[in-house]
Amino acid sequence: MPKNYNSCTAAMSKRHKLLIEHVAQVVQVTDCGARALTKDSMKNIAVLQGAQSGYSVLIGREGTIVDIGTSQEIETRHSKDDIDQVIDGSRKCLIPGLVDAHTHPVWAGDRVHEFALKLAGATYMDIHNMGGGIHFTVDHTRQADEETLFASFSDRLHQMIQSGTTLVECKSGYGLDLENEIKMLRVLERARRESKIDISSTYCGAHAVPKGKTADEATKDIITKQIPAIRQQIDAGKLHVDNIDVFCEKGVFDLCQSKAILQAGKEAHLQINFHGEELHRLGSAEMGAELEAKAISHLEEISDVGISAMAASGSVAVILPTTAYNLRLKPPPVRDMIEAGVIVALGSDFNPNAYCSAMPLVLNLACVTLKMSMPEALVAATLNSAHALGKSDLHGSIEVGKLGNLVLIDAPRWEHLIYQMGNHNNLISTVVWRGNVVYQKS
Ligand SMILES: N=CN[C@@H](CCC(=O)O)C(=O)O
Ligand SMILES: [Zn+2]
Repeated sequence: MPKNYNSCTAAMSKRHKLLIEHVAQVVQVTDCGARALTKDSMKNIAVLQGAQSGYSVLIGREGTIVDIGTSQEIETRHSKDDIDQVIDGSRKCLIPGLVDAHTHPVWAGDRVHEFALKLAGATYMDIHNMGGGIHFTVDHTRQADEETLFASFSDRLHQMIQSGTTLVECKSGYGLDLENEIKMLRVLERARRESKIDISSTYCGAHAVPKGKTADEATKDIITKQIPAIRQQIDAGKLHVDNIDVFCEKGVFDLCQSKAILQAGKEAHLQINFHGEELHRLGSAEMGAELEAKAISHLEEISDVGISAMAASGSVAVILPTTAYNLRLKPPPVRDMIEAGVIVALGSDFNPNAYCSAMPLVLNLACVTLKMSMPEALVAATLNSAHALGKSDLHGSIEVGKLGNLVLIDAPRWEHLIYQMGNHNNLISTVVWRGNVVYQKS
């Protein structure tokens, strides 16, 4: 009996995991296998609507979408006896799981006291140069053990899931030395294996210059010690790391140091995905384009030349509206980027400086403060943000063959998720990850 138990349960499980039926609108985003959308194609997203019986999406045993059609069509093609779970989506809308392309979610010690300083007029760099900001978080994160970091990180991931995120990019970067960076990457690795959300993991050892080192010394330490040691852990199957990041900024890592670190990361087979042109224009957009960076974040200070370079290289611009809002920065020129053909994505930038992990709020800010249309913002927070992580083959749209990562919204039109600012917890009724219901509103 024990010997046959596994094969016996496998034989008993049904052919399909989940059917969501009678949905009023299925927002596919794209229906032709596009890996990213630019310019006008961001405005004309694929939406199924108007069928009397509504629409159905069927997710198979492996967690991928196996069929999409009117509910009538799906009923003729598949028997409900073959499906584990059926959800009635009447009068609701279905969108792809949201993809958050930029977060710093593993840390200890909040910075609410700094929020007060910033409200009183201190700048981000004033606080950083006084030893606060990232340094404050590094001190607290170094003192915390893995278990403590994992517990708070899990809570944060849970909040993200409830807000509709099904794939999130997560950075290290509050360790700044090999031991503590590996500690953070191990916390990310555990979450990658245990959590009900997909994670793209980023090594961000160059997030700040650690106290007691010059930027040149830190650059050398990262290139000669940290990157090779992390590569070794990856090769040994102990860690999975997707991307390398640097905070390329005046007073942090300059253009030359950033380029050397990113190149070393690329040689170690990590995707280049870094912070550039946030507070000062250093030409990091041009530098990233030259390295064929997968993505560059922030870009508040990008030049026209930088925009053209990114459009030509296909590097994704990851825009972070919460940071520009919190720090009262000049908004990044998103309209110019879209017109020039840059692939634009969105991220929450969740971190102790910008405490917001709710992508629906990010979408609202993107529309109001950056003048994006609602379809453009949705594309940026699904397909294009998945592309920024090199994952739009499986994420970011509702198409056959993609992962069954979906968000069911209790509203007659999907745009309510953006329009009803701050009300996403009432609007999101179900979140599905790989065909499993991972959040159900009570
Ligand atoms: N700008 C650099 N890094 C973060 C902030 C991290 C922090 O302040 O702790 C960002 O993307 O906004
Ligand atoms: Zn960041």
